[in-house]
Order: sequence, then structure tokens, then C-alpha cells
Amino acid sequence: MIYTVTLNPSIDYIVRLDSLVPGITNRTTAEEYYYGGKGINVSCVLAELDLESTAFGFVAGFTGDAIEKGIRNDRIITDFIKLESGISRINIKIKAGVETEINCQGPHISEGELERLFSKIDRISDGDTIVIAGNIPNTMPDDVYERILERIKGKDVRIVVDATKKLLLNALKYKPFLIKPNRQELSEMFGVEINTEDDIEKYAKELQKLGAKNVLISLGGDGAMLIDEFGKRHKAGVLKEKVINTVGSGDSMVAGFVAGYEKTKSYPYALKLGSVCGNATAFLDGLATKEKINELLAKF
Ligand SMILES: Nc1ncnc2c1ncn2[C@@H]1O[C@H](COP(=O)(O)OP(=O)(O)OP(=O)(O)O)[C@@H](O)[C@H]1O
Ligand SMILES: O=P(O)(O)OC[C@@]1(O)O[C@H](CO)[C@@H](O)[C@@H]1O
Repeated sequence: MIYTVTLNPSIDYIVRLDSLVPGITNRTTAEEYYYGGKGINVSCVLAELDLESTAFGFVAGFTGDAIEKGIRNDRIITDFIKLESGISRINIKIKAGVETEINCQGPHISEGELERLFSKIDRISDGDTIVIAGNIPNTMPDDVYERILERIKGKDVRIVVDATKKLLLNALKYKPFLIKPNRQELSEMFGVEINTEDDIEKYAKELQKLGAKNVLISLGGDGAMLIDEFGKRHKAGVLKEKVINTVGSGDSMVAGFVAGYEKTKSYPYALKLGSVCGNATAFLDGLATKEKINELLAKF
């Protein structure tokens, strides 16, 4: 079974405007909403790739109910913990020429509620995969990913972590199978400007020294680079189509990589399927669909 963990799910409210002017009332030209949060996005794209997953995490209030009901289908088993108070966040993604995102804090999660999540994590067993992705509310201790991983220590579980800064760095000692920072996140982790391919490889290998097996660096419209567990560099470009909405492209790439590796045990194929899923999301309103993935696979 593949388990995804989203501690802070969201409704992503996409608002489109011709321009955004601070200090006045702006009017949208269109708006859409999607159920999101990084782990949930991974589950949604895995379902499009015909892979079943269980979505763990916390939901709260009416938005939480909508998220749970909205994503549940025959390939996504939702197993969220319903929080006592607050509402799951609504993240605002403003498309006004440039993309501006406002990601909110999310509800408070108590230590007792966290314990309930850990009990669910204990069900994960040998041969399973766990994908832990996204930010945590700032009221939560920042060792929470480590505490989750500590619960599965010693089991033969494939670990995928898509997070930033300390959350990611602290998880590396658990030897994750895959991490997927983007270029900016890689730069932030080392406090340096990373521009060239050689620099990307150099710092990806630093993350490998700290414990990561495969490091996939996503480069937005410039594609992606994988440094695999054998230290080999693989590159992937992007297809050229009108970009509609890149929210969740990185999560789609993670889902595609996990699915591609699960199916073939080949890193070049995992990178290809990951890239196709990332591209497919960028070229659609919502996340990658099965139809778009198959269309792009034939061209990639
Ligand atoms: N403009 C684009 N055109 C084509 N493909 C894209 C574009 N942007 C992203 N992608 C695809 O999606 C992958 C992941 O994108 P990106 O590097 O933006 O991830 P990310 O920063 O983690 O995004 P997010 O946090 O929104 O999920 C890229 O490697 C690429 O394959
Ligand atoms: O605040 P976080 O957890 O870092 O990111 C949350 C988020 O931006 O990530 C997804 C896209 O990757 C969206 O569905 C969601 O709004």
C-alpha cells in the first residue's frame, strides 16, 4: 500500500485577474477551487495512474469535510483525523500575469491528535511506501516528520519526503528513497545561489551524503534533474504547450516517479513518468488526468 501524509490539507482557491493592484478592490475574471495539500495531490495523481493509496492527515471544519468527501474515490482511501476545532485552510493562488500564492496557517493540532496519527502510522508495514509532503502549521513541533519516521524505523518501507528546509534536512537520517526539492529550496537549504547544472548535482550529492538515496530536483519550466542512488545524473526537459496552472506540478512529479519506479524499477522511466505527470498538471486547470498523461507519454 502507498500511504500519503498531509498534515495541513487545503482547498486551493485559484483566482484569475488581469492585474492585481494592492490597496483597491480587485475583481476576478474567473475562479476555481481544488482539494489540495501536497500528499493529497500525490494520492490524486496516483489514482489517475491506477495506483491505490491511503491518505492520512488532519482535516477540520466544513472545509475539511469537503476535502475528505471530494477526494474519496475507489482508488483513494481517506483515513484522516478530524480535529476538534478550526477549519482546514483555504490557500489562495492568484494568477494575474505572475503567480502569487498565499498559503495559510491551518488549524491547531494538539499533541493528543498527533498521537492518533502516530497510531495510524504504526499500521505501515514491510513493502509499503510512505509519502510525507507539505508544510506543517506553525503551532506544530518541527520534529514531527522525524517522529513519524521514527515509528516506521526498522521496517522495509520506501520513504518519500517532499518538504523544505529543516523539515526535510531532519528527515534525511531516515534514508528516504526519494526527496524532491525544487531549485529554490535546494538553494535555501545551503544558503547559496544555485544556477548551473554542476552546482545542482554538487548540492544534490551533499543531500545524499546526509542520507537521501535519490534526489530529484525539479526546475519548473526547465524540467528536472535526478541524481540517482548510484550517483548517476539524469535529465528531463519539458514539452511545449500553453501553461495553465502549475499548482501541484511538483506533487504530480512525485506521484509519477513513485508509480514509474514501482512499475519498472527503472530510474530513467521513473523520471520520464514523473516529468510527464508534472507537465500534464502544468497544462491543465487541475491536476494531471489519465488522458493527459497518456497523451504526453506518447510525445515525451
Ligand atoms: N511551465 C512548465 N511547463 C512544463 N512543465 C512544467 C512547468 N512547470 C512545471 N512543470 C513540470 O512539473 C515539474 C515540477 O515543477 P516545479 O519545479 O514547479 O515543482 P514545485 O516547485 O515543487 O511545484 P509545486 O510546489 O507547485 O507542486 C517540472 O519538473 C516539470 O516537469
Ligand atoms: O503550504 P504547503 O504545505 O507547503 O503547500 C501547500 C500547497 O501549496 O501545496 C500544493 C501544491 O504543491 C497545494 O495543493 C497546496 O496549496
